[in-house]
Amino acid sequence: MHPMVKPQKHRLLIPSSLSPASSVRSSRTTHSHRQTSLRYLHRTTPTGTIESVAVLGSLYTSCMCGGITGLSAAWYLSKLAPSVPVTLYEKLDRLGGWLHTKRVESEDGIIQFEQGPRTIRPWTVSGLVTIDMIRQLDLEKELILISKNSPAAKNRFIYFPDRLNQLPNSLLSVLLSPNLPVMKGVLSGVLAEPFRKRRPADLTDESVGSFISRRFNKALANNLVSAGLHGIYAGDIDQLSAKSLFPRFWMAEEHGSLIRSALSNKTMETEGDQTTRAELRDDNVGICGRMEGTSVYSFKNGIETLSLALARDLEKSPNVTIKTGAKLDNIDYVKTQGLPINITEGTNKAASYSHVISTLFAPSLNSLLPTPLQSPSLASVQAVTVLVVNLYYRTPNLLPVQGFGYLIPRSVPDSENPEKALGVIFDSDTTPSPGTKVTVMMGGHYWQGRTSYPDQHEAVKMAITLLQRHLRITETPALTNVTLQKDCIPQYTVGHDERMETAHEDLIGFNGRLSVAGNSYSGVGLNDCVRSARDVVKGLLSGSSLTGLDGFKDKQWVSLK
Ligand SMILES: Cc1cc2nc3c(=O)[nH]c(=O)nc-3n(C[C@H](O)[C@H](O)[C@H](O)COP(=O)(O)OP(=O)(O)OC[C@H]3O[C@@H](n4cnc5c(N)ncnc54)[C@H](O)[C@@H]3O)c2cc1C
Ligand SMILES: C=Cc1c2[nH]c(c1C)Cc1[nH]c(c(CCC(=O)O)c1C)Cc1[nH]c(c(C)c1CCC(=O)O)Cc1[nH]c(c(C)c1C=C)C2
Repeated sequence: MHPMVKPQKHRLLIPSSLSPASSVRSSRTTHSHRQTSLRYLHRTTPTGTIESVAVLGSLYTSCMCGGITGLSAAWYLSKLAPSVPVTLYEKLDRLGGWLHTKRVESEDGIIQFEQGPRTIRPWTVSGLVTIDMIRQLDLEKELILISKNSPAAKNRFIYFPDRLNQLPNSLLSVLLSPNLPVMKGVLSGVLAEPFRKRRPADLTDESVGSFISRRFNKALANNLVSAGLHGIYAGDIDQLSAKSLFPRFWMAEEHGSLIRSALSNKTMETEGDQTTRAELRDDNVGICGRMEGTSVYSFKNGIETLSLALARDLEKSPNVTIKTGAKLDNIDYVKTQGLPINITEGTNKAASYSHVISTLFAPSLNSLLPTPLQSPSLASVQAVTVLVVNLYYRTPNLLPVQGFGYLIPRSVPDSENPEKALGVIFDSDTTPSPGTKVTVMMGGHYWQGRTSYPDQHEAVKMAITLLQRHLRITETPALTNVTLQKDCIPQYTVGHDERMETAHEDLIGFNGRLSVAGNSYSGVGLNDCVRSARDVVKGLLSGSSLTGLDGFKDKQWVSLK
């Protein structure tokens, strides 16, 4: 029987949360951290009690990482199982991770630069989970809401082939914009889709590029969809999985046309989504009412408001210990001894835990596991590196247009994008600033396999040259900030769902004592991370989840009326 049927005494370890940027930035930071090793010793007590849980923040082989998931897992444990001792480990000296807001003194006062995430979507089911957390952390008054009617929400651009194309934001405007270069071929692709034949029954997954080209046409794939995936995964449509990224469309093809399914008023949700939506809807009537009409949101003092508030709340929890500067470097698993997990950190002092929730980057977790229990499926998750350049110009309204920013599809000629930029965010259109603030993101899949990257000086020069070419900005920026985000966005490549199902089976070898969560598995957005933390904790405490990847076993979709 699963040993987690009756959770009683727990001791929890939560190493996690985020750490600052690395290698290329306006000020280099190095961290000395002590080597530690994590021993996973399996214990099944007669009554199946949980004696402790270890939660690892995500381990990146190289420098740094986000870790909103680890902080969230600790926080949910401290709320749902307050009697359980929890230890949060963080390899670097800073809690907060990708949610890293950099504040720079300037003649115009403090200028805030986001080195990682900056906006959060409110209206998905996972978005409700984050909203519920924000309410419990009493952060409502810190919110900046970007209205659906604002230019930042309505105006999104794609640079193609040599100019900005403002994307239509209604079906009618699609019909009225046949001359927009990036829309060329879109209408014909959409009209043809309902008549495409279905995929062969034995096709279990395919790349987004192949799926979209097959259902619509290559123009739509290489221009619109390629740009869209640059803006979330920094990824390549010919590598990313259609089944993992567009599950509803993938499922819809089994019943016929994607367009017909998109136009039908039925939406499909997993059973988990349905349960979560129902649970959270009633508890958050007030904040949801306030956020009505919001497209995306952030915080007055930057996105790290959320991670810092979690850390503060955890500090107040009597059973939570936060350890920074403690890097864990291996997990020994001694199945026969049936003892709790042993953690050694720094001085090699062992500490015992009976459960581990890992929010590490999947390959990093895998490298921690004892060889016989390693999972090639965990090792298979790749990630891309993004070079983030923040620029601040003292002149306000320097941009030729207002909006969220623009994305650059892979179909743009090299002459227009030698910097291999993915997109540019118009930060001053989403969060207030005296002058003009933008963020240029470069690299991603274009730099797969690279071992050397532009240095700080080169990065600034690339960004300035790109903005000059694309937006005719000739002013010299007053402030710049460069961050090389190594292996920062996991790539759900073709076959991802099947590999995660296999990883689930591999992790069962730990008999429910090792669970996983974080952006390696079922969503790279901040909401997905918070949701995965909540789900894995509830699954652990209720005994309903063995590994955190249980959901990959035959997803239950429910068509809503
Ligand atoms: C440039 C960029 C822009 C983004 N923009 C957005 C956006 O606008 N909206 C959005 O929703 N999402 C955005 N994201 C995605 C989102 O920010 C991340 O997916 C998420 O923060 C990842 O968090 P995680 O907790 O899943 O895992 P991870 O970030 O991988 O957690 C890792 C933690 O574990 C710690 N750790 C590592 N090794 C060890 C060890 N040996 N021992 C102990 N601890 C260890 C690390 O230091 C770190 O703190 C963006 C991401 C990037 C990179
Ligand atoms: C140009 C590169 C990138 C930009 N943002 C990211 C990259 C790699 C990373 C990223 N941005 C968002 C997410 C979370 C998505 C989710 O599932 O919630 C991630 C991982 C948020 C996001 N990205 C875009 C929008 C409009 C949003 C916020 C609201 C939403 O999710 O709808 C598209 C987009 N990203 C970038 C630009 C310039 C852009 C559109 C113009 C930057």
